[in-house]
Amino acid sequence: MDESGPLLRARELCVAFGGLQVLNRVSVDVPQAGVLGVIGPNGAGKTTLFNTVCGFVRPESGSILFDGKPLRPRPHRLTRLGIARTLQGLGLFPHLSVLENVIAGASHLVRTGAVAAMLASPWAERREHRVRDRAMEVLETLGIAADAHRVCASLPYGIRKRVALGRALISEPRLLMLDEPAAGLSATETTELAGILRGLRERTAVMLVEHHMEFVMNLCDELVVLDFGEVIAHGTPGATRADPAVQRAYLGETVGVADA
Ligand SMILES: Nc1ncnc2c1ncn2[C@@H]1O[C@H](COP(=O)(O)OP(=O)(O)OP(=O)(O)O)[C@@H](O)[C@H]1O
Repeated sequence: MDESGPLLRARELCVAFGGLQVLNRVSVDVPQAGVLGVIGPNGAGKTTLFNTVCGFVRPESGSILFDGKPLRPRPHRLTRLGIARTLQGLGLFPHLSVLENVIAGASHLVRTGAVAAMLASPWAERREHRVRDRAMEVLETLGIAADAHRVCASLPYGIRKRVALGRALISEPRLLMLDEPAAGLSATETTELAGILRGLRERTAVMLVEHHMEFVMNLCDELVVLDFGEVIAHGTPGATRADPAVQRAYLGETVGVADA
């Protein structure tokens, strides 16, 4: 474990779709702890950066180091590496309960071999109990333990969004990546989410892409601002908000007050 440098280091990432250069030599460091926000106007390349780190998009050039080692991300292998993510589409199993959905995020821990399953090995059973207990702890942290046995499809969007977060958290990731975590939430839910994420930041690094400026400004320790696929600013929320290049990118919008 390399704790001297950033947890994730992306260098000079270039991504093009057809003739369109969507990321142009983008470099980002995610510190070992704290919340890094990636912001920028529509079409700036935020989701593409997120998808490149998660392995959904392959860069033409550039490199990513995670914990000091080269990361060639494949989405289904991320959890094992210590990276968990939530996407804009929640991707929950609508007919399973909240608890079952969260446990699904720990499938790499509960995978039981066919023989062990047939013999109902005590070892496998103990492991499944541990995962279940851990899932309940996660639901407590998220304030939705009372909904553990409710079917996801019957729940309001704000709760389902927390379930998706719980499914990411159960793997106890070192890096939690969130794509628009506040989208679609009420003002109260957004404030509560910021509180939950603040509570995580001592032990988990968070990288989030978000449009909701007030949420980002209040929560993030650092911001990276993208515009037309390039990093135009990087620093504390206060410094980036005051940066003339950021003001120009958001021309016509008030950075730090209204939603972008
Ligand atoms: N799969 C794709 N094929 C072609 N073009 C794409 C693809 N994905 C994104 N783009 C284009 O890349 C550019 C950056 O898109 P991206 O979604 O990364 O921006 P964004 O900053 O996340 O925008 P938004 O805030 O609107 O979600 C946009 O011009 C978009 O139309």
